[in-house]
Amino acid sequence: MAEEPDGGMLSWDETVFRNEHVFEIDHLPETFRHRETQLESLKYTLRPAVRGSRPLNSIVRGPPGTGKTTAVQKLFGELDSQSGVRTVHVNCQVDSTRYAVFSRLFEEMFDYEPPSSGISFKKLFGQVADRLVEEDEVLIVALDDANYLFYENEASDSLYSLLRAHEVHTGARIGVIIISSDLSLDVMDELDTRVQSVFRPEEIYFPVYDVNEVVDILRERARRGFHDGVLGTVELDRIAELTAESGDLRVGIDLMRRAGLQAEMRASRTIAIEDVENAYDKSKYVHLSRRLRGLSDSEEALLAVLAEHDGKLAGEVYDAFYEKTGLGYTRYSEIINKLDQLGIIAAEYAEVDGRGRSRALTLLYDPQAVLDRLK
Ligand SMILES: Nc1ncnc2c1ncn2[C@@H]1O[C@H](COP(=O)(O)OP(=O)(O)OP(=O)(O)O)[C@@H](O)[C@H]1O
Repeated sequence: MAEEPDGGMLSWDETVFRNEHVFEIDHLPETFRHRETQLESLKYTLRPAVRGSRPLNSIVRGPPGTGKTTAVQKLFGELDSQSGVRTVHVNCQVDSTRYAVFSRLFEEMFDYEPPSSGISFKKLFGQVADRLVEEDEVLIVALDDANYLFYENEASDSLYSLLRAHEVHTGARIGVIIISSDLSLDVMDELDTRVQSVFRPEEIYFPVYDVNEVVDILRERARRGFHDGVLGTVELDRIAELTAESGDLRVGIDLMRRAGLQAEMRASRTIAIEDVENAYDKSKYVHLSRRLRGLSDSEEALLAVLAEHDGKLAGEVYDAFYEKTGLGYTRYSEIINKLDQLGIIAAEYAEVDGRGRSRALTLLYDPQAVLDRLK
């Protein structure tokens, strides 16, 4: 970079950011490259909807931060301009029961929430289905982070209701996209046989981006988000390298924003390697923050207890958990299983002297990092 009269220092009213919003976690990118095959496959499944028929169902699988949600949102954006098609994106981390899923559908279709006094599921379902028939619309439902429906044992019922709607309400046409980033979850295997026989999804896989693709995507984001010359090639390459460690593009996007803020803290106009390295201490936990986001109070309470008893046996941890919450062992075991499935802890059987086998509970993240991120 050319020598600047002020030594490259930022003045008070200057910033490295051209548009900081493009680094926000929910920003829908204008350019979406390296997912052409997946977009084509998804389009193929959804095409019948445009002709007024029921679309094919699909399962969109792949590790976190590989563009699954973005791909679906891009296509939903295009479909929303088509008459006779309605798309609804449900975040199952938030809406993790069949009732909650249908409440969300209701809200999207009627533009107001279902009565909070609570109506029966049958009634809620009936109103959603009737509305579809009345409006002559095909409904496409994306169940994002659908793994949460499985953790709560609500997946089969939810899908059953969605997929058999036309049997109860003639003319209701609904297609489902299941999005899951839990690769250990075998969706079909976990569903009841009554659902398996009607679901029959197309599988669309999103692999992690390789390091060249990460560079390409992040360069484009940097071009939109930073002023010219703020992020050099060496620094961009380092960000991409750190991103490729987990393969989650969110790490890279968060890292760029934090590195930009670090540079500003030094009143510098350019991001240095040290800014990237410092920022990574926080950005590497974006997964953790996301996983912790949807947890209930008792789930969080158990994590806080675990942070103090890392590596200890389940019985000992339970004693401390009970003291804190008064909850029973069954609920405790359910929470352990969920945290294990979420990849926040590992619960592994260990031999205990003279007492047979017991589960040892280990946090998969630094205990302090977990504590820092609890509400
Ligand atoms: N090809 C791409 N081009 C530009 N940005 C992308 C691309 N793929 C992903 N992103 C960005 O990366 C972030 C994560 O993407 P997205 O939420 O779509 O991933 P995901 O696979 O649904 O993740 P998860 O399974 O954790 O929900 C988003 O901010 C998105 O804008």
